[in-house]
Amino acid sequence: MTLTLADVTLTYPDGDGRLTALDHVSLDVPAGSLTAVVGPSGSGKSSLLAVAATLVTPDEGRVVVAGTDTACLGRAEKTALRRERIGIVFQQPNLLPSLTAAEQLQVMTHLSGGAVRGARGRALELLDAVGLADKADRRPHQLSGGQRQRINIARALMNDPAVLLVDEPTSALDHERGAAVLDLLVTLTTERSTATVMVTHDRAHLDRVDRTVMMDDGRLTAPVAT
Ligand SMILES: Nc1ncnc2c1ncn2[C@@H]1O[C@H](COP(=O)(O)OP(=O)(O)OP(=O)(O)O)[C@@H](O)[C@H]1O
Repeated sequence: MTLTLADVTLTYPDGDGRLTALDHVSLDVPAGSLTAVVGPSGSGKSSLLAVAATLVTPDEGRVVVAGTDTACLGRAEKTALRRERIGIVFQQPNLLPSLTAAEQLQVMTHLSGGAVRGARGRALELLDAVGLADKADRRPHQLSGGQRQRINIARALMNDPAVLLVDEPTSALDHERGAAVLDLLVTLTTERSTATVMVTHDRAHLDRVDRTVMMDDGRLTAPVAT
């Protein structure tokens, strides 16, 4: 299993007490499969992604990323694991305004201390994979919202992650563009063998994913039919 959450509980301080955001959550995501997480606002979906991304440490339970039990890691080791093994697609692309599409991706190689020499070639290969080969030298303001989201996804794949975590990728897109982005995520998950978890409010295209699970008040319910 490439991503495993085993009996994970996460609480936040809440007045004099604690609020349970994740309540004994277990989830296994194999390589090459896409799991969608749906559920009402405040049910814990973002918390689940944050824990899987090792950005937040759970109170209890284990998070295992590509065979590494993250409980054993120090802060620097977690940062390295995140850079090398985990791709994160945030809801807002947050592209740097002055950089071209290709440079948005190349920056990831700089940040992870990788060999800068092959970075442009890899960036161009990924832009091609997300259908933007001809937009490599465009800056964000010269691209549509859907194209910016594709760059966001390509950027998360730059370091060839084992785990891909995607937060509300279609929320800012219309139906057609949302469907296209979801198709892209399904294809990339298979082609690049990532264990992909996607949080979404949008139930429109869930027939395309491998599995849909529901968060409800911090608990993960059985897979739901789509
Ligand atoms: N940093 C925090 N400190 C305290 N409570 C938090 C914090 N982050 C989230 N919570 C609470 O934890 C619960 C789960 O929040 P979370 O953001 O994971 O839900 P969500 O399902 O992603 O919601 P949405 O769909 O609205 O984004 C909520 O009750 C929220 O108020």
